[in-house]
Amino acid sequence: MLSELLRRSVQRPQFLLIQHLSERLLLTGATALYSQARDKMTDDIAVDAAKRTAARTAVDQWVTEDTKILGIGSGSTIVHAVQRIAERRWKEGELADLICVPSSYQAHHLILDYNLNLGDLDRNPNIDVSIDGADEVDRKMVLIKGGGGCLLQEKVVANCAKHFIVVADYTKNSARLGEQWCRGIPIEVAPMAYVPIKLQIEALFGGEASLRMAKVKAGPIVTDNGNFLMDWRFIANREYDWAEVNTAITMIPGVLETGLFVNMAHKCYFGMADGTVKVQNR
Ligand SMILES: O=C[C@H](O)[C@H](O)[C@H](O)COP(=O)(O)O
Repeated sequence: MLSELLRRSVQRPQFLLIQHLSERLLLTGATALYSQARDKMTDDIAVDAAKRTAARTAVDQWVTEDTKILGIGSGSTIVHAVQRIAERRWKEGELADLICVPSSYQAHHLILDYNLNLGDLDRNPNIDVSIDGADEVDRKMVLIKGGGGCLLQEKVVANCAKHFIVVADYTKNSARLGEQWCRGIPIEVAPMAYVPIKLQIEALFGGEASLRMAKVKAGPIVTDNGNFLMDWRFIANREYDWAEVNTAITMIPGVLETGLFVNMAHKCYFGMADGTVKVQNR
């Protein structure tokens, strides 16, 4: 009886239409999801290729047999730079005496993994060239750094370098800060001071500063130096004097360093979507 009812209802045209539409809908949804995933993967591949081209070009132009001490930045772009240095060291027989000074735990291990000479600022405080990535670069070459949690040691190492060279992909190349990077300016702070620091930054410059929370650890991110990180989302479209902002925030007790790098970068190499490299000078 029941099966007879079912058989009849499935044969009704309305049922067949609904079934057909549902199948179409599912198919369209799945196709859209698939296209989104494919486009995202294509973008990721293009961005990574751009990082690689920028990093390799900068290494080949700035790391020569005269370079004795090299600062190594952090992030995903710098991996390509270290790979190129290792290729020249181990395949092409160059740069045997090059000493690499790391700017993070990640950089330290990259240098060791590629069997390069590991240095430190105690023995190598005068760096010839430092190469590092950036989260965003504006038209005056002010940088936002620290998106990956490293900024304090990076700034110290960059400051010890005669030439500080930035390598990045085309998504980091902006006219104004905040145009493409929407996660704010990272600020490394002493853990006990983050609430007063947040309130003071917001009172001074507006926007909102929040503690960066860890993804696979309960609680906040802890930096390589045992501190907390705040991300200050400044007011978009407001004209900030970044040198002034950087000085004012750095003066707040408990602030260890900001991810604003003002007047530090010497040249910036952007890998572009078309495979070329754009070089920006300060
Ligand atoms: O904290 C991370 C560093 O400042 C990186 O240099 C910056 O986030 C850029 O990283 P990536 O090369 O992965 O874009």
